Amino acid sequence: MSPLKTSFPKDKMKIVLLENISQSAVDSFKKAGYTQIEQHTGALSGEQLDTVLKEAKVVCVRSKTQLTEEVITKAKKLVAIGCFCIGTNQVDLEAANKAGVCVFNAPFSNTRSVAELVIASAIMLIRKIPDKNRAAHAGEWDKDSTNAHEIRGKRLGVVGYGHIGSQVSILAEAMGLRVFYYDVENKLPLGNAEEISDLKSLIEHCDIITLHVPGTKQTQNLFDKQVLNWFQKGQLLVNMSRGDVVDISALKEALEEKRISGAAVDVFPEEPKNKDEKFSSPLQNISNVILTPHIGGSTEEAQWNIGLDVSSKLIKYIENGASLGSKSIPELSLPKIEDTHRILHIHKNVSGVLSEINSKISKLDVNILGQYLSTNLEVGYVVLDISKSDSLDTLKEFKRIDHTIKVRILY
Ligand SMILES: NC(=O)C1=CN([C@@H]2O[C@H](COP(=O)(O)OP(=O)(O)OC[C@H]3O[C@@H](n4cnc5c(N)ncnc54)[C@H](O)[C@@H]3O)[C@@H](O)[C@H]2O)C=CC1
Ligand SMILES: O=C(O)C(=O)COP(=O)(O)O
Repeated sequence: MSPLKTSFPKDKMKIVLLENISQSAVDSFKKAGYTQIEQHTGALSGEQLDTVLKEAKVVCVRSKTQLTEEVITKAKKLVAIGCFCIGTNQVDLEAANKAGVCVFNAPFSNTRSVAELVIASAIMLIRKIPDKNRAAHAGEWDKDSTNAHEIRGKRLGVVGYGHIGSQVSILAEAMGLRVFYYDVENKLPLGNAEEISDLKSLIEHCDIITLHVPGTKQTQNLFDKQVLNWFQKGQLLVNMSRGDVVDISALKEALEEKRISGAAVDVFPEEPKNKDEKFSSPLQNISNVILTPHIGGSTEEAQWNIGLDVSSKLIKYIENGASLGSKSIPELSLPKIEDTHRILHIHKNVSGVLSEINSKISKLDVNILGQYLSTNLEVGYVVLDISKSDSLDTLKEFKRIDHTIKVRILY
């Protein structure tokens, strides 16, 4: 009889953490028995990234590391990617799906941190603090109240009323702002917020505009020259979403022309990969502009919670196969493995694969105790719980099935 095939041993599973991911994630992996943990403080790219990922089963990134189709294709052993942040635009999700690599993110752990910074930035801008702060550091005493206002009673326009936008809305109302929002989806207004159905009207209607859309093809340059030309009343702009959502040179022009009287920008089309790289932006040294180094979600609270959230999803996927929350392969919520073998089969979503899997199973001396299937356009994910049997020499068998992308066996 052939020996039992089991899942890959934990102590041989290389987990790579880039971009200074929280210790809480490292602790979780270690507690779960993973010992091959490699940590890097910054983002990597090119050959360095390829080399680090060669043997990796799991890679953990934040917003900076670009996991392109080329990188994913080269990382042949990769089973899962953890985005320890909200955005997943740095990962080619389609390529990950096709490669059978499960991608998780942390959809809400840093939302409060961003929302707080948005409110803080709005107050700083409306009081002209960037200039007054600069002047005070230079020994000047600028106590003038001209054009400095309270935010109470002002109109806040939220573009993208998702997890962050809606939290900003709640905090803003508590500060006495009136909130309006524009979203491409139909969203439940929280508190007294009111929906405005087109972007132009929202911009024309509000004093402060804050952006909370994801980085997608559709949102790229959403605030282009034409949209920035709609700002006419010395309004304020906050961008904590993604750098390429706003045309930076058009924003610079609008700020210099004082059509936009202040901006807080946390995200940039080009951002340094680590501390040692120099940061430069056309927005540097413009009056009433706050520039922050992509720190909307950078609080100890947020990072700690993200570390726990994403590491637990990755561990569950490795050890149980559950892909709930996946941004790439189909989602499956699975019961615990109790005295069974679990076969995880990711394949191209073409006809005939399932019947071949079932035909393989029928030739084994086992009972099927559970069968789960989820598909998307490109990929099918089938999970089979079967009774334990010494004759289980299935890994090779299942790998031979046409259109197979990845197979794992858990026990
Ligand atoms: N600066 C930072 O450190 C951080 C930045 N972010 C960025 O904020 C983004 C938003 O985060 P969440 O609110 O959690 O995402 P979410 O997915 O909960 O909400 C995004 C909202 O934008 C809407 N939307 C999409 N396209 C749109 C368009 N063209 N016009 C108007 N609305 C549109 C969606 O329907 C959704 O309601 C993230 O994708 C990420 O890029 C997130 C966390 C930290
Ligand atoms: O959560 C997000 O999408 C962010 O932009 C935060 O990115 P970071 O983890 O700070 O690189």
